[in-house]
Amino acid sequence: MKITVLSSGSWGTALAKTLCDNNHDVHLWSRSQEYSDAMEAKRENFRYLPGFPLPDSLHLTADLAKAIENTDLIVTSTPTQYVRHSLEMLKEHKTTAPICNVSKGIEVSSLQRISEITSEILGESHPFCVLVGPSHAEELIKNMPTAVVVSSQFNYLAKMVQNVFMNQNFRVYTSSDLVGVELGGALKNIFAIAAGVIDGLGLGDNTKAALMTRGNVEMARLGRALGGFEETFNGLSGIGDLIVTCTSKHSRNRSVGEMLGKGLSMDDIKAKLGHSVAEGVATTKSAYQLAQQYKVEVPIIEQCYQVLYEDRSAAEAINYLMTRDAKQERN
Ligand SMILES: NC(=O)C1=CN([C@@H]2O[C@H](COP(=O)(O)OP(=O)(O)OC[C@H]3O[C@@H](n4cnc5c(N)ncnc54)[C@H](O)[C@@H]3O)[C@@H](O)[C@H]2O)C=CC1
Ligand SMILES: O=C(CO)COP(=O)(O)O
Repeated sequence: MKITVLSSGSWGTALAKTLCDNNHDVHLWSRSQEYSDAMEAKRENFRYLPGFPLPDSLHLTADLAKAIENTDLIVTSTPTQYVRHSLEMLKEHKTTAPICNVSKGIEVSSLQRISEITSEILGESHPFCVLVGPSHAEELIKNMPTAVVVSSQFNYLAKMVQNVFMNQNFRVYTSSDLVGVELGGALKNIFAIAAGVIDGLGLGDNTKAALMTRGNVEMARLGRALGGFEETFNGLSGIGDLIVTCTSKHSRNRSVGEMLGKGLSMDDIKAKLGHSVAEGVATTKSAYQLAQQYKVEVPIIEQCYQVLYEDRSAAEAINYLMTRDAKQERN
């Protein structure tokens, strides 16, 4: 199959390599001709995934028309806040190829999930699926065994994408809960930032386990209110991705939190991140607003919002969470 991957960030690159391993004809598109040429010269994505040679068969391009001409599948890995722009470009090119989104987030300006943005731009009948789960690019590129989940309203597409990506190192499950799968991948980034704050403050394993467990309750509660199934949050895109992101040295979201915990300002943190994306910062704002709109109790998300956007100190936020009224664990 011809497969086009939009955006040569670290995740698009790692997935493109997996697709090359599976003998597909893979085209990795960059928005910058200059960067695409520089990668071609080195055969390495030296900015986003340094140290790994790109497969010989991988085509690098900044020409969108060529990249998507007669393609069978478009994988979108554009950061969430820019994905609308990518989809608009695809609409201009009148693309009919199915979209497989692998980005994780909720758009701040519309509070929409990426499936909703895609329906709005390309139409409800445009084939769309989401592929997410606990998966760091730095590990997949080294063939470390990884499991993810694909979900779609189009059953044939979920099965096709499962088949296209699966190999001995990359196991793909299907799920019928598109809303839950998308939200699991998006919401876990908020708690990954909080987990990093715990690391930055020098707090311990007890604190992080409490955060992850109660964070999972909040994801499921908000996810259910928005139309997802509670069980999905105990799967790969919920608890699975929460575990990997809250505990990994690779996670950008966790490291944003760690820097916050150590006292750096958001401006300094953004400068350190450079071109890399930590989706949880924007998704915290979207999730906070959705929770208010749907009247869902999400105290950890609220505190993350206040720390990120209202200058509340992390210590105050933790103290507030620990001294709330006594509760029953499940209600
Ligand atoms: N890196 C990883 O291990 C994983 C990342 N993801 C998700 O994949 C998505 C992409 O993340 P990464 O590949 O990690 O990104 P990255 O941090 O490696 O690279 C940033 C990407 O964003 C693009 N970008 C920056 N500003 C832009 C703009 N104004 N317009 C369009 N594109 C812009 C850059 O060109 C680059 O391709 C995110 O939603 C992330 O949550 C999902 C699973 C794993
Ligand atoms: O989603 C990811 C792992 O599943 C990547 O997490 P970060 O964006 O925090 O690096």
